[in-house]
Amino acid sequence: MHELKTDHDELKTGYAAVLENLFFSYGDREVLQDVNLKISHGEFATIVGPNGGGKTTLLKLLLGLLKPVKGNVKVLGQSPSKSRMKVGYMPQYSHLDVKFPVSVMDVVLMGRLGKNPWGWGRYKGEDRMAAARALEEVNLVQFGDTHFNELSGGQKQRVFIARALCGDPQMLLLDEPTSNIDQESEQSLFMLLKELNKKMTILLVSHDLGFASKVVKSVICVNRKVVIHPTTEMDGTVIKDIYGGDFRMIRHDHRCCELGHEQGDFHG
Ligand SMILES: Nc1ncnc2c1ncn2[C@@H]1O[C@H](COP(=O)(O)OP(=O)(O)OP(=O)(O)O)[C@@H](O)[C@H]1O
Repeated sequence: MHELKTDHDELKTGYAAVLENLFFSYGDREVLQDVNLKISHGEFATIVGPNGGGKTTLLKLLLGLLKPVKGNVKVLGQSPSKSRMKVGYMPQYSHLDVKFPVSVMDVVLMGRLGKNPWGWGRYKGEDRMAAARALEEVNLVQFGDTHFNELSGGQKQRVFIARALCGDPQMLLLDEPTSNIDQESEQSLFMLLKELNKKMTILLVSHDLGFASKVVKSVICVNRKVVIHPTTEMDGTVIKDIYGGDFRMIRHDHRCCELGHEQGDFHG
């Protein structure tokens, strides 16, 4: 008997994302070169690399906001433009004009804009329920009516994560979610992400490899070329020894350049 292949089967068998022989340039400037990368479902990877190495560009290709010059990208078994609604995205430097009077709930509901055709402010009950669920996930449910600007930096980051979660994504892409927050907020953010990773694939750009390595499964090094390393290749102590717990892009630049991507890069 022929069995229907469901989304669930796809989740069990396929990859969350596959990039093949991918090249990307802004005009004449080549930013990503011959990228071959397979991201498993349930992966929790941090994307590291020097400034301008192509990390944000890689996320935008996965989101379908940019198109490769050459090569292929598949996300959740589809082209990125088709899978876009199943991917939650927290852009770099997420911010809002503090003079604009929005509540926490308003910010989270923005994550539903792509899901409903009614437009800004015209949300349905199901949108509000999804937003309430997302706020619950990030432990901010009691702040729904609070003015967004009254929150701390760490709470604001959580609200942006809730906005990314509001569309019930299967994959979460976060661009430097730990920028501008203190160490304690960062720790609780990583604990939250660890929980979320039980049900979705997570890729995050982070400059803090020392801390991230305690919770992430893999490290994706992006410096024009892209290479994925399991974190088991570089345990926390080794990283701490090398980077003193304070990971700096300049060190990574030396270690993970085009000539230095072999196994054991991080072992010095
Ligand atoms: N819209 C654009 N037009 C032209 N060049 C761009 C554009 N966006 C990025 N670039 C260039 O592409 C390169 C890669 O940028 P990208 O933002 O992907 O790097 P990144 O690794 O995320 O850097 P950072 O760590 O500084 O955020 C950089 O040299 C950047 O100047």
